Amino acid sequence: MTNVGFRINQLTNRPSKELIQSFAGIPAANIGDGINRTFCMNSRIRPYNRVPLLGSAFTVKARAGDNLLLNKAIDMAEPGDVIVVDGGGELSNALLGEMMITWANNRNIAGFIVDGAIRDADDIAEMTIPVYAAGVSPAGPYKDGPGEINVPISCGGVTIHPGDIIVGDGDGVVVIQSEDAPVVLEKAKAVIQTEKAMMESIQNGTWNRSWVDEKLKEKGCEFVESKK
Ligand SMILES: O=C([O-])CC(=O)C(=O)O
Ligand SMILES: [Mg+2]
Repeated sequence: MTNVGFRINQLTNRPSKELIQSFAGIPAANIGDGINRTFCMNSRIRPYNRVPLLGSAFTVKARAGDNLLLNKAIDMAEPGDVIVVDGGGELSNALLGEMMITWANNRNIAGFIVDGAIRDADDIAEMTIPVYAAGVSPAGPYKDGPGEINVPISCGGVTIHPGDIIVGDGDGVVVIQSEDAPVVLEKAKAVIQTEKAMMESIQNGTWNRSWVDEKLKEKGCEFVESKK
């Protein structure tokens, strides 16, 4: 009988390296604007170093405070995988630290996102592998399970499917389902062009601000006369 809640799946649907790499250098905010502000992890998930994150999701559903399945994931994941952990947002016990991350870095894993706590934050700040998490704690994890690997999970308020494309930078993390990736890329590039033109007009003083008053009027805002 299947052991629901304590199962390990292989990851079989990684997007192509070319598709993943097409997002290199594209700011997360521009992708977020290109996808109508959806599929952006909430701001509880923040970077613990300044290394940009790009890869495809290898998911872990951990029992809160327990990293047995995450330990299995760092042995199973392949170069370019981003290990995304649903720790239920629980911050009492760190699920990940310097030793596990160093092991994963040596295996060319692309990075970590933990909806839970990490520890060894001062060391992680100096590392060259990106690490995002919801918090830190000096308290270590339990290592008993249960949990699952490569199932749909929740992380930072977004549903993550194994194989989703993950992009992170100083603003946070956005998630792209691989079937949407070509159109999302096109839209993010269009946002970059629009912002470039906008920045030029800001710098040369021609930025058209008329939309602000138009919108205020449309929404019924009252402009109060100043009293003498
Ligand atoms: O003890 C643990 O499981 C996590 C940790 O701090 C490390 O990997 O350095
Ligand atoms: Mg440690």
